[in-house]
Amino acid sequence: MSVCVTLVSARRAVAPACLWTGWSGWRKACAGGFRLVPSRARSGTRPGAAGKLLRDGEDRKAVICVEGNIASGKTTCLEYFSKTSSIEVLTEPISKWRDVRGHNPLALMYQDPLRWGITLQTYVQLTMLDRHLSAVAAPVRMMERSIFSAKYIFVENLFRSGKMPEVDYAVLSEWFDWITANICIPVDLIVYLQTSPQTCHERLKQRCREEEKVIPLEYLESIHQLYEEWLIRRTSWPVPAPVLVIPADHNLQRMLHQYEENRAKILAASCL
Ligand SMILES: Nc1ncnc2c1ncn2[C@@H]1O[C@H](COP(=O)(O)OP(=O)(O)O)[C@@H](O)[C@H]1O
Ligand SMILES: Cc1cn([C@H]2C[C@H](O)[C@@H](COP(=O)(O)O)O2)c(=O)[nH]c1=O
Repeated sequence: MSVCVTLVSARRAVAPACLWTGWSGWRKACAGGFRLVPSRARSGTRPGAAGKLLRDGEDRKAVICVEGNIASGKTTCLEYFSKTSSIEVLTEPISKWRDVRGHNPLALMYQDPLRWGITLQTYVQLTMLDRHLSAVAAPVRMMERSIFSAKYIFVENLFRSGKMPEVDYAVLSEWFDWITANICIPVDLIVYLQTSPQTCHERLKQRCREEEKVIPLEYLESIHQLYEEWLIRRTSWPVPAPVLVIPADHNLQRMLHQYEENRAKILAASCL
């Protein structure tokens, strides 16, 4: 069976470097498994890492982010690869987004995005950063989405659709810019599960997550367009790693076959 897969070349984002001076909290963080990459570092470390905070040993591990629309099959893909002993899988921290000290910011956002979008997206940004910075236990880490898609896709969608006030967007953007300028967030490969919004709508209805019952097809179409602009047309935001595009409208059996066919390419991220 032949399947169509595209590997799009890298265009690494190099954020401005910053030197850390005299902030005791960060010094403690450096002592606890993080280090500051010297500002003149050129080789032997990750591109764009100079002057940033980096988790120790992180430059020897591969990080692969699985991206795609809501219900495109990301979790199913991660489940498949979790059976490989050299791969550690990190799913999205959605249980946290549904329950932070007894509150459900995901549900609130879907009920009233104008009021609660900033609340959810601030927490998504924090929990995604926490995921990126957690110690890697295996040679290869596959994680669901990234701090980049949370900002470039979901925050952007709320703002562009008039469902996030400009001041909320500005504050979230300031946070995001600070984080990416000062903390090294390594990504070696993006696996983009490319689906039609219609497929996702069908799968979403089948999955039947309570908070998502209000999602119309148009919402998935907007998310799809933003993903295509970012990862395929490359007209919106910097892409932090090479992109492997896997068409993902197929049935489960064919998807698993495609994952197997792409195993070598995916694991090759650890040699980049
Ligand atoms: N290739 C596929 N064909 C049909 N249904 C699928 C396929 N992949 C996943 N699903 C189902 O679609 C729903 C969404 O899949 P999931 O992996 O949770 O997506 P995501 O993590 O991207 O939101 C789930 O009910 C899952 O069982
Ligand atoms: C990253 C991110 C996610 N969400 C929402 C979108 C969906 O309802 C869930 C994630 O579900 P998936 O099946 O894993 O795609 O969370 C959001 O509103 N904002 C975000 O930044």
